Amino acid sequence: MSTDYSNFTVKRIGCIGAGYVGGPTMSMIAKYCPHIDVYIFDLNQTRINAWNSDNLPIYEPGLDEIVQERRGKNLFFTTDYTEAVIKSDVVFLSVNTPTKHYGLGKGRQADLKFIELCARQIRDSVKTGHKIIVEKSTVPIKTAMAVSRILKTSSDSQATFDILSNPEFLAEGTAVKDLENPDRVLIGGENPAAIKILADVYANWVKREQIIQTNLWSSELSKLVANCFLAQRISSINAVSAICEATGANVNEVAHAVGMDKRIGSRFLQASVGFGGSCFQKDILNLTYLAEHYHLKEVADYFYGVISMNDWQKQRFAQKVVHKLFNTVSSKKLSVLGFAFKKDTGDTRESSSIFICSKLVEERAYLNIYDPKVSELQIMDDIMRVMNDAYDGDFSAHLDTTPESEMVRRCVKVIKDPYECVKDTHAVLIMTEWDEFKTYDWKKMYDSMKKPAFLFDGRNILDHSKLEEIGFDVYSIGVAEKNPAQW
Ligand SMILES: NC(=O)c1ccc[n+]([C@@H]2O[C@H](COP(=O)([O-])OP(=O)(O)OC[C@H]3O[C@@H](n4cnc5c(N)ncnc54)[C@H](O)[C@@H]3O)[C@@H](O)[C@H]2O)c1
Ligand SMILES: O=c1ccn([C@@H]2O[C@H](COP(=O)(O)OP(=O)(O)O[C@H]3O[C@H](CO)[C@@H](O)[C@H](O)[C@H]3O)[C@@H](O)[C@H]2O)c(=O)[nH]1
Repeated sequence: MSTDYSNFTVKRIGCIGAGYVGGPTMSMIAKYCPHIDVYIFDLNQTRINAWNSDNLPIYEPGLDEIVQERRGKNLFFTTDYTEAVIKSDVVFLSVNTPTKHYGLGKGRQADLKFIELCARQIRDSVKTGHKIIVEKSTVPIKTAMAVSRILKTSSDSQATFDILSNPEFLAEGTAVKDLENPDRVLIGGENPAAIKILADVYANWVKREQIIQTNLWSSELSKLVANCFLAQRISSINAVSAICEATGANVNEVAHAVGMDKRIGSRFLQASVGFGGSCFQKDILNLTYLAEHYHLKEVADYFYGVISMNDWQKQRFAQKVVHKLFNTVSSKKLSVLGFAFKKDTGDTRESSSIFICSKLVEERAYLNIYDPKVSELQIMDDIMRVMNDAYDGDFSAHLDTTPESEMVRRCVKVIKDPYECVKDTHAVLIMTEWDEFKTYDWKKMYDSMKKPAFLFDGRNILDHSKLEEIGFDVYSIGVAEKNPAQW
């Protein structure tokens, strides 16, 4: 029987998981709903401390101002479960759902242990009243069913729950903009009254016609499909970039011409060194695993091609660097500009830089790395993890002393000044599309480099003819080489 919501008012919203999604999403609700108290809970005390400090745990343009404005008024970051969850009317689950790195489904399936743990904790701690539980994390279809089953299995509880799916579509680096002005807010659920409660929260700043309602499974699936389609566009244009390099076409011109067709659209057609980030690969793997589970091998293979193309693009870039530097980078010094997976974030998860740097270290190159927002610790940790074939977050003490880690320490330097980073190197590799790279004095950089000075623009963001005038040997994605037969 559906719960009667006529006397249900949302006075407090809780969120489990104070990460890249939980933090910004809840801050936005606090901003536009001053009548609602918003509590964000995390097990990680260091992360909560950072949210309560002047140095937030994530870099996101515009977020500091919102947090500073609302924190302590109606926005609270806490490790107090009672305040954040037990006392809340609506509880968002915004925990990580990484790809499983063990057992059945290893490397493919989404690991739902954090979601399941949240459901069990809620069941065991909430004994009375009614709550709306909102799946904010990206999950496989039918996860809401698992959450619901767990919540219903308490023998000593009067509590009742409605489960909603409300996937998040924000992109890092533009989270504030995306949350303020979303293309759509998607709410999936079985009880229209519960959906209305959540829709009313968003309606404080999002137009009603942009708040769409579906059944639970469509909502869960739509999130995975959206990411597959976005990533597919990047892999498509990257595949085209290889044809351009082989034929003399220019990928920027092709993308422009193709994107002007309104049916295709111009966004997400920027050829690159490959997509990164914590979502695309994970969610495609998640969808292909689901497809296989439903015996839809052709569907799985179709979407898996998006990842294969992305892997090939990264590999192709690393190989080109080696090839153009006279087939060896051994003992050569290369400068890497950009380590984050995209601009305006300090996040490096699945960044193409990690893969390419590790390949170049394997080739015995020395790397100077500069990124405006990523710490030295993070960069070293990421490269060591990949070279040790260790999964995300698994950088335990024993890996610190492996030959691979020793090699990374010997070959990689993280440098805080871009001019120092480039000085005395044989080549510059542009790995992230940071705007500041366009403003550098490239003549000064060129003068400080070894000659011939190479520049590989993995994002096609610089003015290549100007760089060539200065004297650089420039290689970009999807543009044919001027003298392909020569070195
Ligand atoms: N990062 C993005 O841009 C983005 C965008 C849309 C959707 N998503 C999805 O949102 C979800 C969260 O992603 P994220 O990037 O914010 O992850 P994250 O790793 O930054 O944050 C997750 C947080 O959850 C906490 N946590 C895990 N289990 C917990 C528990 N039982 N109790 C309390 N805290 C717990 C972790 O300590 C961590 O701080 C994922 O499913 C992801 O796919 C991410
Ligand atoms: O034309 C493009 C656009 C993007 N990228 C790369 O693709 C990756 C992902 O970029 P983006 O999608 O902007 O950032 P994310 O934060 O990963 O956001 C994606 O993943 C989120 C998590 O699921 C979703 O919520 C967002 O809607 C979806 O865009 C980055 O490495 C970009 O550099 C390209 O190479 N070319």
